[in-house]
Amino acid sequence: MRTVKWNGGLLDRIPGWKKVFVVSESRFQLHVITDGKRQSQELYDIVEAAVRGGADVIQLRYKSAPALDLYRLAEAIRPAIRGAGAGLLINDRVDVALATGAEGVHLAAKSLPIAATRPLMQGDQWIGCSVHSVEEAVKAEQVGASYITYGHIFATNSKPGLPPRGVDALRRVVDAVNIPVLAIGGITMENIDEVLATGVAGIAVIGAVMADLEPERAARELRQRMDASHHRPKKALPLAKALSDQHGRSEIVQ
Ligand SMILES: Cc1ncc(COP(=O)(O)OP(=O)(O)O)c(N)n1
Ligand SMILES: Cc1ncsc1CCOP(=O)(O)O
Ligand SMILES: [Mg+2]
Repeated sequence: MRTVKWNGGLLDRIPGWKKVFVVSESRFQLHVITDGKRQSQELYDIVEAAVRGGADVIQLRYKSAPALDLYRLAEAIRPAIRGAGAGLLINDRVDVALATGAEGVHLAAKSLPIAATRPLMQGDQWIGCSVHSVEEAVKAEQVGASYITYGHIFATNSKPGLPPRGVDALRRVVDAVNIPVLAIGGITMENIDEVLATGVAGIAVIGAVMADLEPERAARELRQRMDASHHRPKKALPLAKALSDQHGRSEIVQ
């Protein structure tokens, strides 16, 4: 299904019509990962700006943070994310994802395996994981990943000295699986178009939004470029809003 730009008009009067657009499955996902450097107020401000600009998902990633710190940060940013109809993912910590009613978890290389995580999650909660080859991608699909991330596509400060994998390798991963594939690593306004042309479900970024002095504008530019692209995902991710509307996963359990 292709997303159609909504301009209002007569159809506005038909109840439920707009929802058809909200749950459109052809939108590219803008997935913003936190940079692990911010305390709660600063993080809240950036996250609020990012979702206002059009980020679909915020992934809370604080490597080696104690569960309580991660829980409190999630609790602090959740209202901004919910308010914008976006989704929250927790990096690595399945327990924190469950306790916060997040839309899911992104499993890192040293996290619990997907097969051990799946029975713990509600059926529609996302379990994402990073892959580094076609073989790993196929394996992740077989064991039940909701989506996978492949990278790093371009050179990035996050992976100094490591050669980027490039868009041709990304395309081979997209072609090999039937689950959504996000691209990550060094993605900016300068190179996003060639990434979208591969059939990815979207992009995951840290620096392009978190390191920008105007995160709302940065997210909006990426969002607009994705919406305007004539390419579409081979397999898209649903909007987080559709999941939380359905299951009321709106409140953090205290
Ligand atoms: C969406 C997304 N893609 C990739 C990653 C990878 O980051 P990391 O947490 O370091 O996981 P591993 O590289 O150790 O597998 C991510 N967090 N989010
Ligand atoms: C966590 C991670 N995994 C592969 S690349 C990367 C960093 C992405 O950051 P940026 O978008 O700033 O290149
Ligand atoms: Mg990593």
